[in-house]
Amino acid sequence: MCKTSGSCFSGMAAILASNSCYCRDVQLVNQGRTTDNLSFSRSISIQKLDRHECASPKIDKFRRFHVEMQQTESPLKSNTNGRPAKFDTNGQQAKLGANGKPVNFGPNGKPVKLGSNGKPITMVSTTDLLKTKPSSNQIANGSTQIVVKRETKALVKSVKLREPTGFPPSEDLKVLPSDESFSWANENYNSVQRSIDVWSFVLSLRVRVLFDNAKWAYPGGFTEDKQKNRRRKTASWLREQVLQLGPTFIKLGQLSSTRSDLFPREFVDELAKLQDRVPAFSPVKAKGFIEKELGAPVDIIFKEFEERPIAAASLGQVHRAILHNGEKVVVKVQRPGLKKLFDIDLRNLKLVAEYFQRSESLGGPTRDWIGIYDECAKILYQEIDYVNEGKNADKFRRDFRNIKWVRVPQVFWDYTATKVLTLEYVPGIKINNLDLIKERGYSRSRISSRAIEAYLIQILKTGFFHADPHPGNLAIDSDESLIYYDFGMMGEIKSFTRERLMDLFYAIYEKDAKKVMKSLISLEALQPTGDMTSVRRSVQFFLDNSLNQSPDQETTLSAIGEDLFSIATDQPFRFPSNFTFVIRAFSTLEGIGYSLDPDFSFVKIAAPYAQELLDLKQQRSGTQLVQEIRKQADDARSYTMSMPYRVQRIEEFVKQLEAGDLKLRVRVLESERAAKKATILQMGTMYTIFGGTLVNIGVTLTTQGNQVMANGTFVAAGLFLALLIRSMQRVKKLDKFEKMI
Ligand SMILES: Nc1ncnc2c1ncn2[C@@H]1O[C@H](COP(=O)(O)OP(=O)(O)OP(=O)(O)O)[C@@H](O)[C@H]1O
Repeated sequence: MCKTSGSCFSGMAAILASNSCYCRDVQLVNQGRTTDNLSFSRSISIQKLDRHECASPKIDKFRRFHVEMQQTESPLKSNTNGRPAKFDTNGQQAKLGANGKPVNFGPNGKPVKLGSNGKPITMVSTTDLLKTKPSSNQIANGSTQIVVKRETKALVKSVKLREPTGFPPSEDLKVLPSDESFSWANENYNSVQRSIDVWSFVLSLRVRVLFDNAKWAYPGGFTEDKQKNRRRKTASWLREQVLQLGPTFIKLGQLSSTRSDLFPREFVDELAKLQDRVPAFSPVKAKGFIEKELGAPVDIIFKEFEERPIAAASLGQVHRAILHNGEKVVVKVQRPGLKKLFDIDLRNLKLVAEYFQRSESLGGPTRDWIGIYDECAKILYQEIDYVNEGKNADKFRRDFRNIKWVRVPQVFWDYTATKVLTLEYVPGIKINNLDLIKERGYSRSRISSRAIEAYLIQILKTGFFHADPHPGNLAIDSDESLIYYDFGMMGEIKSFTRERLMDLFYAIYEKDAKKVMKSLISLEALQPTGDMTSVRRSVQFFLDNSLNQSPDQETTLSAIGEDLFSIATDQPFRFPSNFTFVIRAFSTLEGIGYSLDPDFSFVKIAAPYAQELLDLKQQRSGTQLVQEIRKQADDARSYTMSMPYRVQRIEEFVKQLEAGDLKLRVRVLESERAAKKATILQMGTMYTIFGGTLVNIGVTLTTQGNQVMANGTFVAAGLFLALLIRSMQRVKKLDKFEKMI
């Protein structure tokens, strides 16, 4: 089907669009937030109980303790096969395991339990454990769970910094040294103060944007370059503010950096910089938090724990550690107090979204700000649920089990809770680290095609995709496998949505704007409004131009994405965030592809997938053909039957018109718009006159010493100024609309 590279390209661009334009059926995945159905091991539940008893993170609250060890070959298996046997501090008295089987005793009289792999598990008594750390060969064949329930001197002693020896040196951390100077780093937020901070930020931003857009606010005359400069300044101010406001806003800023359909280019570019510069929190805080979450001090849980994080992001940071069985892991620790901060911030942001929705100048009627808010809130809450992230990682790994060149770290469920996630340590070279990739002599073309291919598999085959494949989340293993990190944000495409997407893909392939619109409406990515002419024209323009060029004409996917977003401005498109995630993901991967391999061709990699889709569509068409013919025959019959009646009706209308019984009222929309504009301008002039007069009066009153009255008139003048700005914005909006049609 793809005869020319151009048609192939349009076909694949169609795949992109087709696989991203979804709304109702494509949802970010949350595989169950409640703990009821989680596959936690029993030991974790017990820890939770203990944690409940000892609500304070202080170590000296551990009044009584014994060590409880659970041995499993695989952490997931252990969760299902029952509860671990318990031992007192002397380590001698074994109880029956939950599976009813007695616990064995070794030659030294100490209890030995057989792991699911049949090998004996050496149990270590608490006393021994606290005197000396168990070595990796003491507990060698599985994961080990330790719960501490008694106060001991060993537990309250301050822990010295230890440098684990088992790790290669980590890359330099590109983060601010600490979050200490940020107000949000304090866990005891004052909700009123926080609300004031949020609203001051929102209002300041609103005023800045108003001035950036107001042509009269440019001394010496408005030019587009001047406006761009100002917007750049506002964008840089915005990034600083977002950083000051902390995790909620940093994450929202990062999400907004994918939405060039909603925000100006300068903002999007500036917010994208938030990806790698985020403050870390102190190791003391991190260790305290792990202890609170997992129920025992870090020194007991891990054989080694690296205090310096290897990465820090808006929501958490990542430390390397070694388990008692010698397994190298990474521990992702959430920022303490995030949920509380989210609750306060999102309450305020909901009000902001409602205000935006009402505001005409912010595209209220066409932009679904409340929908966008809901989506963001959902993503935020999902991202702080590490159990959900662990489940996503498991599902993603299962999807790629037959593809040897994709690696997904294992989840250590016994060391995982809602706010702490422990994963297999899978180091790699970041996919954008060109120098190191060259140095190791890896095949750059293979890496770039694997990155694209893996994503196509997610979008077109498994339907479960990584919604944030930025270079920080993709690395290369020594055998050139692709390593994925961070499964907090995943998207899902249901199978029936894929059917509709295939229709859309085919419609784009045929360059049929009407069919494209029909498919978009069925996917709820486009709202059917009264007059769809301008939308149809935009879509046709997009099909004819953006998709008509071969790749050697340097039409990149990101350019197509930009075009798509630009036609969405002022049109009733409602791109769900997943749509933009996919577009951005492909643009990012394409960028990586080009930087890795100058001969990179997205079309070449994607063509087999496009072909497969087209073949599938044709197979489907074969069986549908008979039904279609039957339907057309039915339609033809009903038309033939009703035709004489219709002709008769038309004749009646014409007769009524001739007789003057029927009047036709013609609405000329252009003149209606012109009249509306004239009225707004007239009002604007009035506001200027009133405002100016009031300022004059105010000045006179001031000179006469009547300051109170003068202030009153200045306030009233300010009101007229605001009305004037509003009128100008409405005129601008009408102008823009005029240009679109
Ligand atoms: N299993 C792992 N093995 C080795 N390194 C890892 C592993 N998981 C994460 N990392 C490192 O930690 C970094 C941050 O991890 P991750 O992306 O999961 O954290 P995050 O808090 O969700 O960050 P962000 O939201 O910025 O993507 C990764 O870029 C990677 O360098």
